[in-house]
Amino acid sequence: MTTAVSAPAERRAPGSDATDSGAPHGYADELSAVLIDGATLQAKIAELAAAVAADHHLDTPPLLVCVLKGAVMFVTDFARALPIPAELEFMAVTSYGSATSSSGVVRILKDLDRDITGRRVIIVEDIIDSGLTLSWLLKNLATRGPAAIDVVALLRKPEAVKVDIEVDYVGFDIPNEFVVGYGLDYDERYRDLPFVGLLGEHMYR
Ligand SMILES: O=P(O)(O)OC[C@H]1O[C@H](OP(=O)(O)OP(=O)(O)O)[C@H](O)[C@@H]1O
Ligand SMILES: Nc1nc2[nH]cnc2c(=O)[nH]1
Repeated sequence: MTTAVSAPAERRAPGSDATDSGAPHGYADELSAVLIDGATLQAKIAELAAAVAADHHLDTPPLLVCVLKGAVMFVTDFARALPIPAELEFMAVTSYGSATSSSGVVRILKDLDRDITGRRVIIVEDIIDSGLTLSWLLKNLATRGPAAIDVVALLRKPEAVKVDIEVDYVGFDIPNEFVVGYGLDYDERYRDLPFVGLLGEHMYR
């Protein structure tokens, strides 16, 4: 089943509303806008979790494969919102040569700690941009003999729609702009923001 995908609501100036400041972040001067505030993220995650649970009536819990580092915030909130038991695994891959552009080559930085033969796997991704990482990951995990692989992604950009990959559950379709926060970084910063935002032009090096 595919859940309804939302476009983000109108963007706001950072710090202009209590819902994006769930934690003091001190980055306000560095951001140009809040794209998706914390409350909207959490509401969507609850919706995604309910949709996934409705499709997974299993004796064996599904295995959530979190794609580090970006998906770490998402997987922890998603797993806690999921009304069925699930197990967690972590994999780290990278395709980003510079801070904002893909090198086109995907590398495993940390592999899964266990065999996934016969398991129902759910890949948990923070963002699908070029689609390169996910398409590589789907092929890689498929060679390991899982019973099924589903994908849940919080954010998706327009380029990804053109790539021939099936994404079962998507949170938000967002514009083709570089976003930070809620796990997503620029040069390892901003992952700790409780919302998804845009960086001010003056911050790019
Ligand atoms: O669709 P794509 O263009 O392939 O981009 C998506 C990937 O890029 C980001 O990871 P990144 O390689 O930046 O590593 P990180 O999660 O550790 O920041 C993100 O977490 C996705 O995994
Ligand atoms: N931080 C961040 N990482 C990405 N990886 C692929 N697209 C993006 C993006 O828009 N922001």
